[in-house]
Amino acid sequence: MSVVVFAPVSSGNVSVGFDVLGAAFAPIDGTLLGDRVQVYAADSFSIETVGSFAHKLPKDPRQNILFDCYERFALELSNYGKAIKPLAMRLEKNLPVGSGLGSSACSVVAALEGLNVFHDNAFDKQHMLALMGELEGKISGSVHYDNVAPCYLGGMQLMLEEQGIISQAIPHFENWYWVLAYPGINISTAEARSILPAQYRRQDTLAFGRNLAGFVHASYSKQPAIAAGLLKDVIAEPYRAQLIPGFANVREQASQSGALAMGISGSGPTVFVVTDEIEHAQRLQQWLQTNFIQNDDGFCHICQIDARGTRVTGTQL
Ligand SMILES: Nc1ncnc2c1ncn2[C@@H]1O[C@H](COP(=O)(O)OP(=O)(O)O)[C@@H](O)[C@H]1O
Ligand SMILES: N[C@@H](CCOP(=O)(O)O)C(=O)O
Repeated sequence: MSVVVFAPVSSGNVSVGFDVLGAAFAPIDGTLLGDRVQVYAADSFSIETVGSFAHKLPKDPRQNILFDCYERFALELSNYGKAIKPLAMRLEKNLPVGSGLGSSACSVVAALEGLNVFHDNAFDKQHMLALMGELEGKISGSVHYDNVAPCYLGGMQLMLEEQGIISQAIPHFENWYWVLAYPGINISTAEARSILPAQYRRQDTLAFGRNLAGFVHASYSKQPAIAAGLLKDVIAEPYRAQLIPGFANVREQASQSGALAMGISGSGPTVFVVTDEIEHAQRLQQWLQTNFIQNDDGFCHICQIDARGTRVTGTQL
């Protein structure tokens, strides 16, 4: 038996919802941007890594987050009186590490969903999401679901963490294009979290509440201009923008060209620019490729929200 699971790229925060809002994305050209994990029957456990960013992962397979996923899933099965089957795992690492694109979350989600499918869906989605958050927290320093939830469930996800519900989807604007540009350098999520203040001024917390509530309201009431206007980050961007070379230039270009919004994807260095015109998205993509991307590792995709989330794509990588 063998199963391959694909998990899509995701953006935490979406400017307005630090740690509580996130979205999954799919490039409009059909590129499958995300990690794939194969779980297959084998006499002894092993982890193999392939893919364009496999060389950026720790050399020791036990340092790969897949190993923690395997151990944690085995423990969870045993907590419910079940045993893990003999298996091995193969990771196709397509997302750069430390990119702000939910790279570690993507591997966690693909691995745990692969293990769950391999065990005939032993656990339901909320149970799996809790495990995914725990594993992501292990790597980034604290539990936050804004990558694992959209990556797993798809769409624009709002974290609720209330009455056993971790996250639910909110409506998104189907005609928005999100131009995602990864410059090719890395920023550690744990470090980008450590530079944030422990406390915020009252005016910032009021702005945060108003922006997030207003964005969610405008998404439900189908007011795209108001929603876009409220996509502002008073929590992380003021501190993290300085870590991203060229961030101010992208902001200037986005504003001058009439983009709806612009911000940091996750903890950066990836940035996103939003527009509702495909020609504008294409011009932004060209500009970002020329002016923001720093090396051959970088890339820029015109994306829309991926409503499907993580899915089984076959049996062989
Ligand atoms: N499968 C994996 N995918 C991504 N990162 C991994 C994986 N396994 C281990 N790691 C390690 O986890 C850390 C992830 O860093 P982080 O800044 O959280 O990345 P990201 O923000 O892209 O998720 C890195 O130190 C990386 O070497
Ligand atoms: N809410 C988190 C999101 C981190 O996303 P990543 O893709 O950079 O891991 C944060 O902003 O710290």
